[in-house]
Amino acid sequence: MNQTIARFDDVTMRFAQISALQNVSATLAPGKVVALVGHNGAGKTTFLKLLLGLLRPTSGSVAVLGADPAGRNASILRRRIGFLPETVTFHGAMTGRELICFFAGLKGVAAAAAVELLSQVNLEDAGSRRVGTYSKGMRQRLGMAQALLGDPELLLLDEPTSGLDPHSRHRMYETIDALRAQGKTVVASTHALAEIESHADEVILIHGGRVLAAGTLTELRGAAALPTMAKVRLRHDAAHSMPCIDANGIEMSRPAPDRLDFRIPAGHLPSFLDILATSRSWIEDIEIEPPTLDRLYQHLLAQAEEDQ
Ligand SMILES: Nc1ncnc2c1ncn2[C@@H]1O[C@H](COP(=O)(O)OP(=O)(O)OP(=O)(O)O)[C@@H](O)[C@H]1O
Repeated sequence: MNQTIARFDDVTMRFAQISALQNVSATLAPGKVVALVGHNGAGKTTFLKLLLGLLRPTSGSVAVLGADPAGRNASILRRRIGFLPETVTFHGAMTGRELICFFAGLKGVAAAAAVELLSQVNLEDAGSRRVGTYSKGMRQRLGMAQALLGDPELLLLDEPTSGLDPHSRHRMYETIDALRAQGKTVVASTHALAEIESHADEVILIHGGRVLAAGTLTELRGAAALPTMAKVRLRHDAAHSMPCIDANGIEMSRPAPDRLDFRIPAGHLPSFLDILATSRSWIEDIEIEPPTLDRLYQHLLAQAEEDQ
């Protein structure tokens, strides 16, 4: 089985004076959800456009499903790729059903299969309504149905949850999880780090057109060795009895009489929990926060700036 669905080999993409991507090498494994993260203008959309073959690299090469996405057989290859653009714009006078059937025709997909996709994104009841009357969430779901036409192996989603309400975002993540369960590869560019964290298998962090870090969250966390934070709320009657914990480099602060905050170095969480267990009669509640993707992101960016 092919262990790489797409690869970038030393890719640079220049627009006049601007280097949108510089010497980017990356591989995308099949069946994974990959989060593409980075500041505004970091190069995420350019990365997706290169995978789609909408751009040709200035230097280096891009291969998708073993072929050049901007090469001679690009139109055949593109049927195996689904794309949800950042801004979904449809002709407002057409109904959802008319639009999905129109896109199905372009992709060589039967109309019946296209209409079936409307049900998959919960738009079956709105299929006969004009798209001009759709909410942002409904338009995004129609965009997702369009991306899913032809059952593509690779889904490229450009900020799929941007501007959606919490319920619509939740549904988008359910769709992403379902795609992963079907063995699809999903690349989603996003700024919603806290949300994507529990849905992504891998992360590619792009900064100033360069890949700053890439790997699974476990690998990235391991390499960064960030501390775990813990907030302990003390029982009212025990607020002054809790002993100091200063073992193993664990740092403690007391932001309120009934609150203790701890900064636990990587690898010391088990011993911290052992220590807490001896004081548990004083404890009302504990909140443990492992290094989140957001903290990892801030850490890697700060490190990159220091290195400059
Ligand atoms: N067609 C283009 N012509 C000129 N410059 C471009 C073009 N496309 C992108 N750029 C520039 O390349 C850089 C990377 O842009 P890109 O859209 O890939 O970033 P992004 O990470 O997707 O940003 P955002 O999160 O804001 O969508 C930016 O400086 C952008 O202005």
